[in-house]
Amino acid sequence: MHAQRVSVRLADGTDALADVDLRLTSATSLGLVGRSGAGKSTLARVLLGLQRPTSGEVLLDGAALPRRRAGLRRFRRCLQYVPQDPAGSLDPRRDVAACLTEPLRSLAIDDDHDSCVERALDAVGLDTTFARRRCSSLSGGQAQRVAIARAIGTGATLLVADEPLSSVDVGLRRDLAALLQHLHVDHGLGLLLITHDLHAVASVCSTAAVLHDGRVVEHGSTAQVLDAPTHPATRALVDASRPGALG
Ligand SMILES: Nc1ncnc2c1ncn2[C@@H]1O[C@H](COP(=O)(O)OP(=O)(O)OP(=O)(O)O)[C@@H](O)[C@H]1O
Repeated sequence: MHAQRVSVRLADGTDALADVDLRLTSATSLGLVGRSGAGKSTLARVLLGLQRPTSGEVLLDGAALPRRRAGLRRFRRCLQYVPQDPAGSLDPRRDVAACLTEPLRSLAIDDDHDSCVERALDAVGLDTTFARRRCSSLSGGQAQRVAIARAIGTGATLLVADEPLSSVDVGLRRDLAALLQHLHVDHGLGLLLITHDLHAVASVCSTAAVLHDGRVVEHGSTAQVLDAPTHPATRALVDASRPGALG
């Protein structure tokens, strides 16, 4: 997928995104960081086809994202989203299999749905007995895993995760970071991890990009970006993430 020179102009004339150019493949594990209001969620919405850029395009295998909802199906099969509160995105009244099957149905995926559910649960480290568990009976960590399984059950090759670790405690955050890394390394899932948390980027992502006032101001290997920042916005983020720093 290629976000090709994407800009989003706001009503007040400022740019939420300005000329952002990013390529994402199944080999990508990119941490996208930036202070609040930098444009991270706007970029996620544009990549997901939920918001049209003012200029520039999102391309999948060289073809522009279709404007019609139905045309977005093929694209959605490749690219899935994990929201900020993954567990909260599950319907507590339904069982896990029903939650995992819903996107398979809406995306008209022909594969055997039971097998897709089994594979997805296995990939996130849950055994098949979870399929019959009610979502309301899951622990926080299990629900987060199910929500990730729901996203990858479609056979997606790319995952956009917007602050997926911010609503959980430190122990769980470490587990989920390890899971995301495992999905990238062992299952070949491309990852765009949008976060304020530089520690999560350092532990999960091989590359990092810094968004500042809608522009990508730094982009390179995680070590290069976080250990030797060249842009003041990156330095400010790195300083703020040091132990003892406020915020
Ligand atoms: N629906 C909207 N209408 C108008 N302006 C918006 C809207 N959503 C976002 N913005 C503006 O776009 C800019 C980028 O916001 P965005 O939410 O993408 O930043 P962010 O980096 O995700 O911030 P945060 O980390 O706080 O979620 C900000 O100036 C914000 O005020």
